[in-house]
Parts: sequence; C-alpha cells; structure tokens
Amino acid sequence: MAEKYSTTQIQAALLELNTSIPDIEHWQVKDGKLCKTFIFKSFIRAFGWMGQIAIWAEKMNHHPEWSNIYNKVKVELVTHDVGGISELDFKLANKMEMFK
Ligand SMILES: C[C@H](O)[C@H](O)[C@H]1CNC2=NC(N)=NC(=O)C2=N1
Repeated sequence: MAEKYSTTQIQAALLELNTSIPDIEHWQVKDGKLCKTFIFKSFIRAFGWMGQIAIWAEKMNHHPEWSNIYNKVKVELVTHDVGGISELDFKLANKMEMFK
C-alpha cells in the first residue's frame, strides 16, 4: 500500500517532475491534489491519449480524476486510500508525460 507523502516529499517530487518537462503549464498541487491541464492539437489527440493512459491506470490500479473539453484534459491526481498524494500519483503523472 502506498504511503501519503509529506509536504517536503511532495515539493521534492514536484520539482523533479516539472524539471523533466518543457511545458509552460506545469504540475501543481491544488486542494491536496496533483494537477495539470494538458493541451493537445485536437480532440482526437486528447481522447487517444486518455485511452492510452486509461490502460496504464488500470494496470497500476490507480485511477485519475480528469475531464475533457475539446483539446484540453484537466487532470487531478490523488490517492484516495491514503487521503493525500503518494508515489502512485507521481508515477501516473510521469506516464502521462511520457505519452503526451
Ligand atoms: C480497491 C482498489 O484497489 C482501490 O480502490 C484503488 C483503485 N484506484 C485508485 N485510484 C486512486 N486514484 N486512488 C486510490 O486510492 C485508488 N485505489
């Protein structure tokens, strides 16, 4: 079972995650969730990406909270089992970056 990250652990993992990506829009913590809005070239690109991530999420047994409007996907990651952010959220965030 994953353990809830402390504020210090979150800050360190967030810095590592954000320095690995060139995007203007970075990951941030909002209301205790790891959040980012991904912007794609089209609705089909956005939805295709969601399909790939859905398969990974199921494999990891760790599921995103997300919503899609046209070419945008708003993502909010949290580990419900521990009531906060854990390593699993950062693992899923990294997968999302790999496939975007
Ligand atoms: C029973 C099952 O393992 C749990 O409910 C899993 C499923 N997917 C999950 N997804 C997320 N985001 N957080 C969880 O705590 C979680 N727990």
